[in-house]
Amino acid sequence: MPFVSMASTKNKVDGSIKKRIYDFLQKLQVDDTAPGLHIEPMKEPQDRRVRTGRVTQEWRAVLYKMEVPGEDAHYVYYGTWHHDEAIRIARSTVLRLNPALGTPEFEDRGAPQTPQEDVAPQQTDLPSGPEAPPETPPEEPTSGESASMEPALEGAAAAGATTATVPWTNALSTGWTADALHEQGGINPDLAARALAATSQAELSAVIDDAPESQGLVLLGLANGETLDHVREDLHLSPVEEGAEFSTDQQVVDAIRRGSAGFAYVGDSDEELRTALESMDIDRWRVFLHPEQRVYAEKSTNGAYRLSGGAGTGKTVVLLHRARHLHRKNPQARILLTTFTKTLTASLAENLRRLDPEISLVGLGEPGVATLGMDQVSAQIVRHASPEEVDAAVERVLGAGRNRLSRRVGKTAELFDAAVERVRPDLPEELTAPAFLDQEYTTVVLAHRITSERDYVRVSRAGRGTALNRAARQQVWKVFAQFRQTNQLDDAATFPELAVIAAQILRDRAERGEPLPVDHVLVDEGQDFHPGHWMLFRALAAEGPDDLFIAEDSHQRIYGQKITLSRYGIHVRGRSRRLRLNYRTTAENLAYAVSLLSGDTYVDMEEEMERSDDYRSVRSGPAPVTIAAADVGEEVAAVAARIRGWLEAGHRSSGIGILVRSEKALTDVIERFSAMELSDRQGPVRLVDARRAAQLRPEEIPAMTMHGAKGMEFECVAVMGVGEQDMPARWTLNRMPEAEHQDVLMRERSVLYVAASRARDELLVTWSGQPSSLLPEM
Ligand SMILES: Nc1ncnc2c1ncn2[C@@H]1O[C@H](COP(=O)(O)OP(=O)(O)OP(=O)(O)O)[C@@H](O)[C@H]1O
Repeated sequence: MPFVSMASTKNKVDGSIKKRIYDFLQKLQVDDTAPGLHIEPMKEPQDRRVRTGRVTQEWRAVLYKMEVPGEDAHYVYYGTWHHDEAIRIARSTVLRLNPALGTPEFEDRGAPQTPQEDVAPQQTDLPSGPEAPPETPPEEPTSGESASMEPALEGAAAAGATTATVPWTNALSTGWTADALHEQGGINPDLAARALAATSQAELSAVIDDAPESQGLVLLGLANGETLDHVREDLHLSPVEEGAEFSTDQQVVDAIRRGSAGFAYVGDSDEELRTALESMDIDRWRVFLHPEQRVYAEKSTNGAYRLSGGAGTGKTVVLLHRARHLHRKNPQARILLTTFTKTLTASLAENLRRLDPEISLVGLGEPGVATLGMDQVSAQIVRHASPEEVDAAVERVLGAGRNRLSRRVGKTAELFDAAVERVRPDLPEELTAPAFLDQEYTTVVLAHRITSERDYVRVSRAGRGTALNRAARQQVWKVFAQFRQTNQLDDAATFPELAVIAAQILRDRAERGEPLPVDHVLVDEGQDFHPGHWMLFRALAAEGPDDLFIAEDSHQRIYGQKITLSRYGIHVRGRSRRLRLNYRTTAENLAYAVSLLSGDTYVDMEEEMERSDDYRSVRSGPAPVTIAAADVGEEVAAVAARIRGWLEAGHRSSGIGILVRSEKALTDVIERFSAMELSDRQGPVRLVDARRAAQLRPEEIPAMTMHGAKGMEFECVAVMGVGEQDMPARWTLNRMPEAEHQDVLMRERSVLYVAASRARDELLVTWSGQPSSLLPEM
């Protein structure tokens, strides 16, 4: 049976033709000699391997037939066009390996010398006369992918609106010539010249858009000042030895199978064919991975692996593909795919189904992929353990006499306050702040499974900002003892306690040589998990190949404390990589979001400095807009005006996200917006709390806190209330010891970075009064 590969071309066709293309390719996969397909060679083409095939009477597919010794024929599908256009393209286009990059690409060499009528005589079933096929309909830009360069000020209130442009320099102009770009970098001469002349991100993006995918990615890296060797390594490119055998069918097919950018090997799978065709327009991530993404999705790792990367670099996409890869490799494998919040866990399950409806989504410990939040995982392990196992684990973690756990408590701040009230420790006020006590309890007491004052006064508190002498520790312990006693009376445990207990149950089982529930753990949003979770991750699967794969971004840590993986027995030295190409947002929004991080130094999970200066994006769009309003009323009016503009421009309500810092601000904003008139062509539109709407209605615009927006994305985002009164949020610093302030401020900065990096196309940042000190000076 013939194999098929797909090229991700910009050739767009409407839905009804797409269905016919699918039928055509499906038949081709079964038998390329079937008469209805009309697979025909061209007369005197630029590439002898080119074929056209009959999709409908008017539409022709252009394909390249590769003959690989010992295999059935292999067709590379280029695209489908109206008959005449297809013939023109087929005659003039060559599929070849780019010698400098080793990747396949299509090259238009212009019409051959022979007249056009000389096309193969079989192409005669075209209607003639007045019934001739219509012109190819102009491509309709989808609202979400608009790359308008217009300043985004239209519709915003005049008050204090500014475009927030970050300076851009074209690093190509220093050190590269058009000849060198062509000969060493594999860039077509005309593209090389245009790229060198680019004076703005938008101009460069236009060149990249016109380039074959691998060439575009090379240009992007070089324009960001990277060396060619580095770019090649990133993209897994190696030049081809040019010679007699250059660009053989075998070489081209091998390059596609290896995962060249812009190509997908479908083989003889009907399902993959369907997904690949669907993904041409939407959800390209399902098929067309960046070469690096593919490597990390399919890599066999000899132990725990850490994949970091800025917001929108496709970490979640890699995890989804990795889950599928591991599942296909061994359908009996028990895979856990987990992340920090319930909403994101649900979205992982949904996307996994989109990626591959055949994946078995199962419960914890069953063969297949379980998508569960870690609090669910802890609860299930404890619930299904024997009473003896629970007793032993609780005693080890919380101390003797604490063996019943019938309830969970979430409001730890209130419990710490009550414990302080009760024991009245002899401590300065800032050491009794619930946030400080909570961190101390989770990162020191639970992480070391401390059950007595004696152990607490001796334990190493490395990494904690605030020093505590022996007397202070004794006082703090009194609070912890009271906290535990209250929970004991209620038969309750907090979620962090439960995670450590679950980890202990599994450790005890491993020591007894009993099986563990999971073979492969895949973690998303790793930066936000607390020590109890890390203990549980380590305990869930036995150490070994592909045991633990962690996707994380230290810049997005908005909960909890910074952690060092090795403290929890997770060793990733030499097995740590970083993604840098942003797929979500435009280069302009990305530059703005990254500029929010510049006031701090971030350290990753291996205690190395985290970079933020080398992220890049292929897309370009309007510069972000900031609006300084006199008061909240004016701010809301300005945002409402902008929303109207977005709706008028064709954005769907659900493609707009309104983000604020606090729950209180959320309620306030929703109430204020209820008095504003917002409407699109369909009628009135209103703001709703995203959590209350399981499924957004067409007239609803989701609003949420910046924390709630974690992992999400919208075409247009308004980040509101970024004034000095509101960010950093005062309560986060309240009563906190001075030594913790820097970490608190870093988290606030990260909250803003998370918020700003949710925007795909347009970003608006607003405040009333003075701007937050966290905002960059533009
Ligand atoms: N290879 C790809 N081709 C096209 N789009 C992609 C690709 N990889 C990722 N994307 C898209 O980029 C966006 C961001 O991807 P994803 O959510 O995986 O990034 P992330 O690194 O997990 O982001 P965050 O850290 O902000 O949660 C999504 O819309 C995703 O579909």
